[in-house]
Amino acid sequence: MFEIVHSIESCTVLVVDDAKVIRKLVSAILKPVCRTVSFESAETALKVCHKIKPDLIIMDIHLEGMSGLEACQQLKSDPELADIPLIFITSNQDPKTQEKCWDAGAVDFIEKPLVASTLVKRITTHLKYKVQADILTNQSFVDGLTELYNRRFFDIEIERLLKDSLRRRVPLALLLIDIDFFKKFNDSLGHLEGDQALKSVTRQVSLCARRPVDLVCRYGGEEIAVLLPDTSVHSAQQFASDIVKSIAGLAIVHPMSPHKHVTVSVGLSCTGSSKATTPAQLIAQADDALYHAKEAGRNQYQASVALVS
Ligand SMILES: Nc1nc2c(ncn2[C@@H]2O[C@H](COP(=O)(O)OP(=O)(O)OP(=O)(O)O)[C@@H](O)[C@H]2O)c(=O)[nH]1
Repeated sequence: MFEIVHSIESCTVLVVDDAKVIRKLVSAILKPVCRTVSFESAETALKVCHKIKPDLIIMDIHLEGMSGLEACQQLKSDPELADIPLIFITSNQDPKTQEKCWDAGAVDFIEKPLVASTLVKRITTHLKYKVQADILTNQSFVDGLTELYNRRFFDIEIERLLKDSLRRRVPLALLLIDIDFFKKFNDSLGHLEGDQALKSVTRQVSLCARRPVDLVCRYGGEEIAVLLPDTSVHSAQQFASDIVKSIAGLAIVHPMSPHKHVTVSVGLSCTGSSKATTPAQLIAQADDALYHAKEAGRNQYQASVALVS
């Protein structure tokens, strides 16, 4: 999942230069603009990038060890870091070197000797673009009604989390949650009341998904998907049971339900014992389990038969 910042002042700029004096100078000039973190080598900078996810990188082309160009190429080939804009610091006016910088994926150059006002204006401009792009990206992945991540985001994340789960040999659990008799709810109380119920249910599911790595998405109309990385079948079952109970506990009146209030059915699948190795398989297993939960009377969860057999 990604985090976004909404102002330039809260952006973090990574400064990579083997000359301490340049690192200090850039950090001092940018102090009124944003946060800076500086490193001597590209190797260290790339390592920390995964952790601190900077909003912009300023890097010298010529560095001891891994060159700036090489570091830029590595950054751009890493899907998690590729969107971070990188600006080279260079005293080299040679068109061929500049061409190499563009080819490596840089968004701009800053020439040495550094001119403070130019540095400030360039960095402010690039950070403004970055903040705006992040906001737009975030909006395109968020569902307007529930404010959950949408199906598009789910499709990307399940692919990424599944690969990670298989690579690290740790389980990934998927829950598909569906509101019971929701058509009847809308028909009896109206669509606006239905929207409010959907919002309350999604809020409750989000409250149950307490770990920062847990991902709650609006999967379809009144269906919610929850991805639980590093979660065993046993823990996922506990989680599913908690969801069922806590939604019933909201006690949202549903005149047309045999339970008399809003309930959910949950289908659960998990990598590992189920042998699911693709998103389609994991989803199909959860969907199948959800069907069984509906068939068995709703207001309950069922685990995929691929898990229990
Ligand atoms: N209010 C509201 N209703 C929605 C929304 N998205 C989907 N729905 C409704 O959810 C209902 C889903 O109906 P069905 O798929 O028949 O399922 P159900 O009535 O919940 O029955 P079961 O799933 O079998 O318990 C439809 O009437 C949709 O219009 C939404 O954003 N707001």
